[in-house]
Order: sequence, then structure tokens, then C-alpha cells
Amino acid sequence: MNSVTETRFGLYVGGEWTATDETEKVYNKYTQSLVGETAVASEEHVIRAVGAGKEALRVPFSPYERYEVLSKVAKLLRERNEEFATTIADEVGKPIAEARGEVGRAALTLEISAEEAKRIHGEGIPVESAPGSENRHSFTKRYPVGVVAAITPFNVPLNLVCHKIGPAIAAGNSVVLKPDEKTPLCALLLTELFEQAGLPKGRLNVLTGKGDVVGPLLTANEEIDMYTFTGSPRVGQLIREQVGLRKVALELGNNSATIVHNDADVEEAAKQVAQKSFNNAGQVCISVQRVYVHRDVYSSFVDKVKAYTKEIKLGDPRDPSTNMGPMIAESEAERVEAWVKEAVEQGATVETGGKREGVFYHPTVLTNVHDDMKVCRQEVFGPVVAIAPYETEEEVIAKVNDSEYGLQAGLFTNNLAFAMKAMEEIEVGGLIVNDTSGYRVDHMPYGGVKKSGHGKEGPRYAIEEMTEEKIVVFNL
Ligand SMILES: NC(=O)c1ccc[n+]([C@@H]2O[C@H](COP(=O)([O-])OP(=O)(O)OC[C@H]3O[C@@H](n4cnc5c(N)ncnc54)[C@H](O)[C@@H]3O)[C@@H](O)[C@H]2O)c1
Ligand SMILES: O=C[C@H](O)CS(=O)(=O)O
Repeated sequence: MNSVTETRFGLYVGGEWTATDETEKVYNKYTQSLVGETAVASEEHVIRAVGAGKEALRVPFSPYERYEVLSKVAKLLRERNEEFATTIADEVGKPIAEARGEVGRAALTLEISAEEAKRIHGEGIPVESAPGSENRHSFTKRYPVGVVAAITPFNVPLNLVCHKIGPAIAAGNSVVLKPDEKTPLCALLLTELFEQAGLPKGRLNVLTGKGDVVGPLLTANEEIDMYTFTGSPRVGQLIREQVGLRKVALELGNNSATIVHNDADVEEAAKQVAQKSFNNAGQVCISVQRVYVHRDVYSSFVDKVKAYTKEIKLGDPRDPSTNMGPMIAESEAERVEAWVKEAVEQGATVETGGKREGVFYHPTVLTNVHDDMKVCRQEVFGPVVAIAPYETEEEVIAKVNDSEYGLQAGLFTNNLAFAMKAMEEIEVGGLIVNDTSGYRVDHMPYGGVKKSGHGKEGPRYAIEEMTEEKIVVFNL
């Protein structure tokens, strides 16, 4: 069959599209109308996909050929930018401007991966410096791990797929991808581009279906060499438990903090916070959730954030004037509503927002919060930001660190000594000075500590995760 019959997709296994009797429906998150239907993978499909991946590894696929395929996919993706952007807007509910931005970033992620394919290298090891090894010489080389299973979330369904397929292919691996069942369409369209670009059969296999069914089938398959997962800490933990001694990279959640110090550009900080708290309706792992503001500038900062937040226009994601779309499901909007209600019962003040309309939750600014409220302690993953004052550098660093998570944090200050102290002491994978926790470009090392996971993304760093380093020592 073709990959698509109108909007119906098969599984992609060993370079062939396969239909299944059972299908999974995909809905437009704004209109709730049907936008696509995918096949549903069974255990047999998992076995076939992994087998195809293993088989493909036996056929030479040079670094330059990998570079060429990945570059071609990036080019095709740029050519079909609008189709991908509208697909993301429909299946996620992400405003079209943000969706276009995601497509551009996804193409860049593939271009960076293509470049990295040509420069995977080991290093010379000076073994001769050890007494008794004077006549030895040594170097290392990196080799693909084999078959990589990639499991991805709903919120950034194209670029986060590219962050897994790009480096895995660049490093010489085969991939079995399982995109999120709520937003699989752009990953399936991307698979068509890999096919069109001439990716050898079996190097990419795509299995769709419910995560709690297909996921365990993947983790139970002993032929898979590595798992790369982006999603919730709950599922990350399950995968960790199920895969035993095999390699795992986990990109999980966060309750991201940003500090606004008394010497900061308060106007700029407020503008950035109001934007990075509500992008994709707050459904971003580095979305600003907790803001700690120095008492000297607290009132003026809260006023400014409120004013910027009130300008956010909710509506149809396809309408270019919309700033914020719906959440992924009404049940998620109800959960956020319940968490805000609970915070208010515990003493929080709603400065603006605090209202649900069906699947929309209005962008919400909370003050008078304390660190043990759910909206501070847990990951909201919705359009809610909680603002609290602080007085000393030590106090605010302790507050930021008082979290189970540690993905990224932001700090607005012009005080270099404070910025360096924060770099030394804040427990995160990335500290962003003079911007929010929400800053990311695709070639930087990206990944968390604590319950935010382990292993880095960014093509160069993901390639390190997806390769094994081998040493050779010559006794001459
Ligand atoms: N650190 C990062 O880079 C990053 C990026 C994006 C999202 N996230 C996190 O992802 C979460 C939101 O995404 P989500 O709701 O799609 O997450 P999720 O964990 O519910 O789903 C992620 C993926 O796991 C699959 N899955 C579900 N159950 C499974 C199981 N039992 N075994 C294997 N796979 C299973 C889903 O189908 C989906 O493909 C948030 O916590 C967010 O912070 C992290
Ligand atoms: O949701 C988390 C994403 O990794 C953030 S970004 O889209 O990559 O910037």
C-alpha cells in the first residue's frame, strides 16, 4: 500500500507500508474532527521491524551516504514546510506560527545531524605515558550501538522525532520509531521524506499504536540495543525498569524555574516570561513554571507579566493571529483547572486567567504561592506560571534546587558574580543567563539531572549516546 490513502497511514517496516485491521484515530485538537487514522502495531510487527533494522545493519551505509540522505530529507522538509506546519497545528493544537517554527527547527536538526555524520571521531590515547607501556600506541573509534528504539511525546512531535532519528541514522544505527498516538501524523509524513530521499530499507521503521501497548512490546524485545525516550517521568521510570542492562537515554519533565534579580532588565524579563510560560499552552518541558523575583522589583515585574499575559489571544491554531491554542485534551485542561483551584484554596491569588473553556485553559499568573503547592512542586505542563518574591541569592538558589527535577533554569541578572555562583550551584543540565529556562537551540547539549532524566540530546551529544567507544592498543 501507499504510506497514505487520503489520511490513512500504515506501519513502515523494512521499507514497506503495511495496513492493519485495527486502526487508531487522530483528531484535530481544536475542532475535534478526524484528521487521520494510523495502523496499530502488534508483537509480530515489532519483531519484523527489529529484524529489518538488524538486517539493514549488514548492508554498508557510509558516513557520507548518511550525510546525503539526511541533507536531502532536510531539504524536502523545507520545501513542504506549510504542509507539515498545518499538520502540527491540527494534531497538537499548536498555533501556526509556532508550528512553522518547529518545522524550521526540525530541518535544522536534520542538517546538523547530517554534518555530524561526517565527523564522528575517536581520540589518540597516550598509553605510552604509563611505565612499562613505552612502546605502545593507542586510539579509540566509535561504532553504532545497533537497533535504537525511539519513543517520542505529543508536544513537539516533529522536532523531537528528528532529535532521535537524525543522530541515530548519522551514527550508523537502525531505528524503530514509536511516535505518540495523539500526534503521529507529522512523523509519518517525515517517514515518506526518508523513503523519497533513498534511505536504505530497514534503517527506519515506524510503529504506531497506543503507547501502553506498543511501548511494552518494544521494551520486551531483547534484540533492541538502545532506547531513547522523551516523555513523562512516569513512563521513563517504567522503561528504565523494563530494559535491564541495555542503554537508555531519558529526556523527562521539569518544573522549570527562572530568577529575576534586582539588577535585571525587568521589562525584558517580564516579556520573555509571559511568552515562555504559555508557548504551546505551557506544554513544553522547559516552559517557565516557577518565577522567583527579587523583592525590590517584585511588584513592577508582576504588573508587567500580567499586562503581557492579558494580550495573549486564544483561538484557532490555524489563524495567524492566535497566540495560544487548546490543550492536548479536555482532561488535561480539567487537571490544570483542579490544580489552580487547589492552589487558590491554599492561599494563592489569581492575577489573571484561572478559567477553563472546554479544552482551553486561559493563561494564568499566580502569586502568593508557596513551594509545596502542586503548581510549584509538580510539573504543571499547562499555561500556568507561579511568581514568588525572594531576598537573598542563597535563598533563591535553594528554592530553585528544592525540586525533584533539574532540566534547565533561567536567570535574569547583570551581576556576573551571581551568574557564576548560580552556574556553580544550581542543579540543572542547563542554566540560561538573561533569558528564561525556555531557551533552546538544537545543536546545544540538552538534557537534565535528577528526575529530568539522563543522557544528552543535540545531534553531536546524542551521537555519543548512540555509539560505543572502542579502544585499540598496539604493542609494537
Ligand atoms: N526533557 C525533554 O526533552 C522533554 C521534551 C518534551 C516532553 N517532555 C516531557 O514529556 C511529558 C509530556 O509528554 P507525553 O504526555 O507525551 O508523555 P508520555 O510519557 O505520556 O508519552 C510519551 C511517549 O511514551 C509512550 N508511552 C506511553 N506509555 C508507555 C509505556 N508504558 N511504555 C513505553 N512507552 C509508552 C507514549 O505513547 C508516547 O509515545 C512531560 O513530562 C514533558 O516534560 C520532556
Ligand atoms: O518540550 C520540551 C522540548 O524539548 C523543548 S523544545 O521544543 O525542544 O525547545
